[in-house]
Amino acid sequence: MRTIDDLQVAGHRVLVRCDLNVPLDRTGDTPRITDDGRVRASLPTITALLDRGARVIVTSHLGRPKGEPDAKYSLEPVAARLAELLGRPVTFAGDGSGDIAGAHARKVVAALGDGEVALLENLRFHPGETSKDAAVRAAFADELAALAEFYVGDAFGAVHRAHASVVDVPKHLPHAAGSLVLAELDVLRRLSSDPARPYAVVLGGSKVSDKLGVIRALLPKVDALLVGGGMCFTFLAALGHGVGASLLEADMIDTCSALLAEGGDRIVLPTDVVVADRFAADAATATVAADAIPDGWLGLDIGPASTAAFAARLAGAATVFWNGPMGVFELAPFAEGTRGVAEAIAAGPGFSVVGGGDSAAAVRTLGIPDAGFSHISTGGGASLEYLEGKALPGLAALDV
Ligand SMILES: Nc1ncnc2c1ncn2[C@@H]1O[C@H](COP(=O)(O)OP(=O)(O)OP(=O)(O)O)[C@@H](O)[C@H]1O
Ligand SMILES: O=C(O)[C@H](O)COP(=O)(O)O
Repeated sequence: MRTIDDLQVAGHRVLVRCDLNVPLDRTGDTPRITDDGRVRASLPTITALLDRGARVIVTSHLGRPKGEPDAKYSLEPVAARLAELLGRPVTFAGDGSGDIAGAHARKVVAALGDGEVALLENLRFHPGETSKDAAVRAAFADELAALAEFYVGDAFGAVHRAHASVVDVPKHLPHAAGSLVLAELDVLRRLSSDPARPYAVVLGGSKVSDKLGVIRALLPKVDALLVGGGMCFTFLAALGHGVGASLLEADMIDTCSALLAEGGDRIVLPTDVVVADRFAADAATATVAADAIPDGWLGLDIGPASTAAFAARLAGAATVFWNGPMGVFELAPFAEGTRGVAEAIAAGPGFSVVGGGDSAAAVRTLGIPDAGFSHISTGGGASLEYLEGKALPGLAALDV
């Protein structure tokens, strides 16, 4: 494995694959980044390369455009934020086309001096980035590789994607793993191998089916698995409770029953739920027992008794991993479960890791200081797949 210390980058062009996939608020005249955590987390590698006199070409995806330009997903606002945080100009290489690494980008890159930086437009404007056809991906990777003399992989949040910029470009250039990737891996290794006990995992978010793999993999290793968020209702249904109009993945009920049988009292479900008559901030709300959700009502947060019970389990944990909000934290009446759990983790003495784009955004938008957590991961799916024990193509490509 090579790190950026092993590359002689002074005076050379270095393509750095970052994950600058940040949440944007598009309600105003110009898009606003609501959580710049991923941009901040990318700074150490970019700064280190610039300080060594490299000519840095940063590249990333944003959202899921469909292989063609879509102004809504332009990285231009991210270029502006990156420049502010770096304290130096960032040339944005987008020209409104899907020709991400074509003539315009080549011109921008050729004009870079030592210690200067450019950001390419959203990689997913080009069909080659995510193509399942290896030849199509390879052709795009050739174009990207032609822009630079070195490649640094630092997009931890995208290492579970076998995309051109993640797995194909490093085949063509001398490459190294960036410091964010290495820092994230250190933390995940610590969670995977012999975590200090008691080890508590908190899972929430919207879909059980997305997190089944990680539940299965973690169940034998944890002392408590606390389940909240939209996914808890499929577990409550597996216990035979009615869940009203709450999120339910009916085809997962049997699987949840099997997990409950296997996990026994290590799986902790909410005992009360905040319900609403519709999905809106000004809906009528009530707190009800988890086995008494009225027909037609939606469970949108765990209730105060559940939050207190989860907090009590977390207070005694020596290791905590949290992925997925406990409720619809974006709407104030349903943010308290997430806030309570986040505060309990932050106040606890143990080694605590937050993984997942929405969970990290929740921590910051609820104003809970980052300092309360040992690590806030930039990877959602990537962290979960690592903890599931899956091989991550972006790590293999960097020989880590
Ligand atoms: N009870 C609920 N009903 C419906 N949606 C819910 C509920 N609880 C939480 N959510 C929603 O789940 C979403 C987050 O789920 P997700 O599984 O994507 O989380 P994550 O893993 O932290 O994020 P990411 O996948 O971006 O890394 C939030 O937008 C939140 O509003
Ligand atoms: O947000 C993420 O988890 C990463 O940026 C990967 O994005 P993707 O799920 O759209 O590939």
